[in-house]
Amino acid sequence: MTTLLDVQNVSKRFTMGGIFGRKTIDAVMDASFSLSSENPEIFTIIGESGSGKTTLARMILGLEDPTEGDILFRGEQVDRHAGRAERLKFMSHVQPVFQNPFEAFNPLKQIERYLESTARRFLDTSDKAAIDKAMDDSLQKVGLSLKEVRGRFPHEMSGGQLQRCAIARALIPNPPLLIADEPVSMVDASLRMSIVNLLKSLRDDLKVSVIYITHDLATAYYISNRIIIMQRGRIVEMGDARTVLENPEHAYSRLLKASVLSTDDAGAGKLGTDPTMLDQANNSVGRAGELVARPDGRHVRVYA
Ligand SMILES: Nc1ncnc2c1ncn2[C@@H]1O[C@H](COP(=O)(O)OP(=O)(O)OP(=O)(O)O)[C@@H](O)[C@H]1O
Repeated sequence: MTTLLDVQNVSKRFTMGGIFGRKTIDAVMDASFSLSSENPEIFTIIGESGSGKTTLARMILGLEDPTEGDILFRGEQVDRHAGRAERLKFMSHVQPVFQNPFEAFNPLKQIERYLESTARRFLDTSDKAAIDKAMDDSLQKVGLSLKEVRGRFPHEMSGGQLQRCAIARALIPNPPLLIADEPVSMVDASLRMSIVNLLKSLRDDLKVSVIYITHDLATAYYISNRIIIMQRGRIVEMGDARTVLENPEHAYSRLLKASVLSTDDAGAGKLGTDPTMLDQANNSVGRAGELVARPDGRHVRVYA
């Protein structure tokens, strides 16, 4: 089995302020996991706001340097400072999909212009027929076509359609890995599942692995193969998504699950948390503990 992505003991510390009043934030602490080339999967990173999900994603994309640890893509170090050609090669393998499709596209620019410039860059051609074909192929993969998109501006599409276009743009270089940071949170609830199903079909039909970053337990449960749960920069639980979400073991994972209102509880206006759960979860904040690997592949952080 060959490794597609290897995240090895990665940490990120941000330092802010001047000599007086310097402040540090440990956004990510000692994160390790790997994805294989042979088994495309949806690998989900879940956790509350500020738990370090985006920072981890930015490091994988080579947009941020780790303070410690290594990130290897197909055995090569992800290097933010690599030359243009190297960077382009890396970006043809690892593509981002961002949260807000309306921010990803300039409102004054036709959508096809984005697709066109991406195709021109990655295909390294100015042949119009080849560029049109690459754009149409990518749009077909997300259930659209160049004919439907041609001449349209971002505001002429729904959030769901625009997110499809953003995913089509990311697919132009045929990357084996997509990093999707909250790709459905800005999309209308009614269209969300179509994007989630699209990610699923990219994995199943096109063999693309997806790192799916979300707050949303329901979609995570529905599409993920494996999951990591992050609390304040630390992975507290990791493993098969269904196993972890059906039976979370770390106090924070249990709190996260209990905080999702069932329709019954929502009707009754109550959360399914017991009062000690929050205390137990808070108790782990700031404590390193140890992420213990089990024989069944599940990892749970434990404290002495
Ligand atoms: N460039 C930066 N400079 C300083 N601190 C930062 C920077 N980027 C992130 N942080 C801090 O690092 C921590 C983790 O942030 P991050 O955005 O990775 O979390 P997140 O889990 O993605 O949150 P959200 O779900 O709200 O996007 C936060 O405390 C954040 O304020």
